[in-house]
Amino acid sequence: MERILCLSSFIGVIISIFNSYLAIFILAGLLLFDLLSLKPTIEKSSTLIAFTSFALCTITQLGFEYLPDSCWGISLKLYLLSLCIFHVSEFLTQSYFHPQSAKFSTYLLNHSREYELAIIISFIEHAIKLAIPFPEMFYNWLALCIGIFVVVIGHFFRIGAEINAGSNFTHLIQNSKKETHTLVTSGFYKICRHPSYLGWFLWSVGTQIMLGNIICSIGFFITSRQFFSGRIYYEEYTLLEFFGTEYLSYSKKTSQFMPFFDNFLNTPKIT
Ligand SMILES: C[S@@+](CC[C@H](N)C(=O)[O-])C[C@H]1O[C@@H](n2cnc3c(N)ncnc32)[C@H](O)[C@@H]1O
Repeated sequence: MERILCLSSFIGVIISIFNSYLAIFILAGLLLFDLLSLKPTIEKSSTLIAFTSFALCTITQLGFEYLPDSCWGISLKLYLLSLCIFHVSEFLTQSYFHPQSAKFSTYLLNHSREYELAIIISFIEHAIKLAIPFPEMFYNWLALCIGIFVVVIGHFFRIGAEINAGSNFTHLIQNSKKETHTLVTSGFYKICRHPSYLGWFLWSVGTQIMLGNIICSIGFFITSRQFFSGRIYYEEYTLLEFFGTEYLSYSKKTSQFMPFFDNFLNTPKIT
């Protein structure tokens, strides 16, 4: 049953790519399945899951179809694509490793008011620049290329780390150790102790550089750094409780967050 939810997200992506009337029948079929299986909450509805990835992919496609091929248009198209990749991949990886807890919020679309606000402000800053004289001052190809580079690395770290950690990775920080929880120290986790957070950080700042959003680039940099400082501080405290000396010796060998910049976050170092 849980696998159907994971599959629903895939179905949403596929039907938006092939974009045919079949989509209506498939979504209607999922709705029927939901009604027959009497799901207790809307959060766990396969129709909602399929519709969400369908909507994210369709908005991206519309962007690619109707936005111009100028610098601002391309940066906006890529921003939509990047948001779509981020949220759909969050759902797909997490529902694959934790099918029993897959639900609408696994897309992380509604994970905090601050995040929603930040995304809205980024669109507003992008739009305001169009209304002022000489918008080309802000939309430039160099920023676009640097942004794309940072965003690609961000996606690579975020998705790679989630797959690397497998079932040990959960969106919510675990307060008590599960029997199956093991310490991951290889692959991405050899580069730094928090590769998925590093990926998220690079992705969020990279998207704003890509858009040429000066205010949001600085704002996202400061707020994400602040957010991950607090989160990592607490997470490392729990990991020390779970794994003790194993975590201590891992932290001695591996950078905390940004490789080569050990003091990037204001989090106390474990030694
Ligand atoms: C949202 S994930 C973030 C993982 C990690 N901080 C990162 O950035 O890739 C949070 C969960 O991952 C677990 N976790 C973090 N680092 C881990 C590691 N090296 N091995 C196993 N589990 C880990 C924590 O216990 C927590 O419940």
